[in-house]
Amino acid sequence: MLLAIDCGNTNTVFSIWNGTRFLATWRIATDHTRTADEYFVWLSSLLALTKTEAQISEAIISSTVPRVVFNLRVLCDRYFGCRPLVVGKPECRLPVAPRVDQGTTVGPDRLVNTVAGYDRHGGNLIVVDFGTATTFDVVDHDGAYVGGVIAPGVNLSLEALHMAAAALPHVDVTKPAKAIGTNTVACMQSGVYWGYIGLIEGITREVRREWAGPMKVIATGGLASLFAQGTDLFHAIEDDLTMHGLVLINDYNKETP
Ligand SMILES: Nc1ncnc2c1ncn2[C@@H]1O[C@H](COP(=O)(O)OP(=O)(O)OP(=O)(O)O)[C@@H](O)[C@H]1O
Ligand SMILES: CC(C)(CO)[C@@H](O)C(=O)NCCC(=O)O
Ligand SMILES: [K+]
Repeated sequence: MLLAIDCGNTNTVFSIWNGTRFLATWRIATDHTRTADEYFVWLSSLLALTKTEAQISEAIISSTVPRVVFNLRVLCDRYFGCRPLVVGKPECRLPVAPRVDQGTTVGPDRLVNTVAGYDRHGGNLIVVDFGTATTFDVVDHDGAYVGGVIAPGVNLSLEALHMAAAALPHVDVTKPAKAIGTNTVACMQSGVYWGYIGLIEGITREVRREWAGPMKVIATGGLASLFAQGTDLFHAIEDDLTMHGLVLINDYNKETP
């Protein structure tokens, strides 16, 4: 079985793939000080609590935080007896190489989303991922990542507003009942929600303007379904997109010598 690890700047997600389906998916806050032993205690207690029978024999990691990779490697080596594939490292091959400026490193999560999006929807695609940052990945007709957009994440924008303005509280992202807020919280929620809808629609409009031919737009990440309620832009919402891409990249590396 495969242990797939998607490490973002805020959260790290672990999924177990049995070759047919995901047996379990668990989330932990990303913390570079966490040791291999700590990960294992956490994982093994969840396995026991949910009575999940997992024989992990291989692993793949996508990490946007370079520092955490060392301890995740130790986890795989010490407890599962395997050497993980790490997306973005030379030994981890991708079906199609990205076409970007020389010397640029593309976030591994964006490479993984590109592979998964292309597999499910083909090329001429924009993948929107609502994580710590909101990213737009442009996938060419042949499945290559050819660039995109990085915008501040929704929660980050709200946090910045709260931190910078003494009278503004911390609020959760939600779709407000009305655009005109009649209290502080409602005003902030409207600003972030409708501001973000404008951002998503504006960015995709400009990307499409630059592209020859039509493009599909799909979305993933924790807030995708919430924002899908405010726009009809998205062709599909896929919560498991990054995990699906990790499985595909792992298979590709096994099958292609
Ligand atoms: N209504 C909501 N309000 C605020 N946050 C929400 C809401 N619904 C979901 N989320 C957030 O979505 C997150 C899950 O999204 P996702 O895993 O895509 O991104 P992330 O973990 O925040 O970022 P990264 O992958 O960059 O670490 C959860 O951590 C949660 O905070
Ligand atoms: C943009 C984030 C933080 C989104 O997770 C990540 O993909 C990243 O660190 N990227 C590196 C820069 C780039 O992708 O161009
Ligand atoms: K993510």
